[in-house]
Amino acid sequence: MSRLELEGLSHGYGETPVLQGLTLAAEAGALTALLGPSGCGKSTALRIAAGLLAPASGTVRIGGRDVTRIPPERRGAVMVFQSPHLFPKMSVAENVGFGLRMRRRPAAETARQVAAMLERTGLEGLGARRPAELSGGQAQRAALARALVLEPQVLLLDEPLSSLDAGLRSGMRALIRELQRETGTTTLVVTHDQAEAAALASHVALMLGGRIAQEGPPEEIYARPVSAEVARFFGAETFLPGHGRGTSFSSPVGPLALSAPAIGPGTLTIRPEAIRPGAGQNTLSARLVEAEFLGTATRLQLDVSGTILTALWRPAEAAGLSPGDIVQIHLPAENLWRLPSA
Ligand SMILES: Nc1ncnc2c1ncn2[C@@H]1O[C@H](COP(=O)(O)OP(=O)(O)OP(=O)(O)O)[C@@H](O)[C@H]1O
Repeated sequence: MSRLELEGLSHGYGETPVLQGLTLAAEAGALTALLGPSGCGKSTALRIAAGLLAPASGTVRIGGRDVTRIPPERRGAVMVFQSPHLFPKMSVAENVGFGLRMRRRPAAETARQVAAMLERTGLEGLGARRPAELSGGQAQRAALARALVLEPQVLLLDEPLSSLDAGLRSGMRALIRELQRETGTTTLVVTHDQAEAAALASHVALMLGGRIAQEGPPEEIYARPVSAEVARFFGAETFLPGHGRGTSFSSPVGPLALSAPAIGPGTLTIRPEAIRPGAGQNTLSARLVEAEFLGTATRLQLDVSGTILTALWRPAEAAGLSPGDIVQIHLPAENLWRLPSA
């Protein structure tokens, strides 16, 4: 098991800087998610880790060894791309065994390893097929099998679920988690989807503006974002600027009780699902501007003294409400988070 470290990586295409001092570690034997908006440079970082791209500056280390200038095939990192990139003229089994050919092992041993990996990825019986005869989900599993059969020190997955439809995604997600746990391979998975990152990994690194804006367990980033940008990326829409006076905070919606003292100017944020219907701590009277039924939840825009708060309620909680209605809501103090850098 080897730790992957990216340290101070900078890279750009032409005049446009993409990575600007990116520092990130994927712990040995763990699954880490690198999360960020589309186009922020996640694939660029992964390609540098794999050795497919040389950084303008910075260092890549695997198991403590500086591999920045080591070619891809000798660094112990294997990358799985967004689309499977299988060789069309080879069978699935030949594709999966392709990387093992360099190792000059007895053919019988290679065949046994390939068969075991096909079975492990749910592709038993499909080894003789051509890639064109596989479904999208099966092809993606074959790409994963081809990488894992090499027993890499580090597995790099670039948006492994993005080419699959919603129904196949949860199965592939479970397979990635299971295989990672079983093999203990240090894994860095790239995604632009915060829910997917949270479902896959216990450690998430959020990349904004070419560097890591915050990292930690997803629950912690949700509840305690370090900036408004991080909070927004994780779905927060309500920001209340104001002034702290101990456990009371003066805000545009009136004085709010806090669970921890705050002194001086700042901004509070609250997650949409934390704004609750009815009376409780920090009860406010709001006018419903809009209710949008999303299937499993209803998203409400609520006007309190000219400030719009966004709430997410269970559809039953919002049933019968119409725009213009006056509703009572409350903001539990424990869910009001004061941004450290507003
Ligand atoms: N070979 C290239 N030449 C020029 N620009 C590039 C090249 N590869 C990527 N870019 C640009 O660099 C930026 C970062 O791209 P990258 O693919 O690393 O981002 P990403 O976060 O992985 O995006 P996505 O989630 O959409 O795949 C984008 O603006 C992209 O258009």
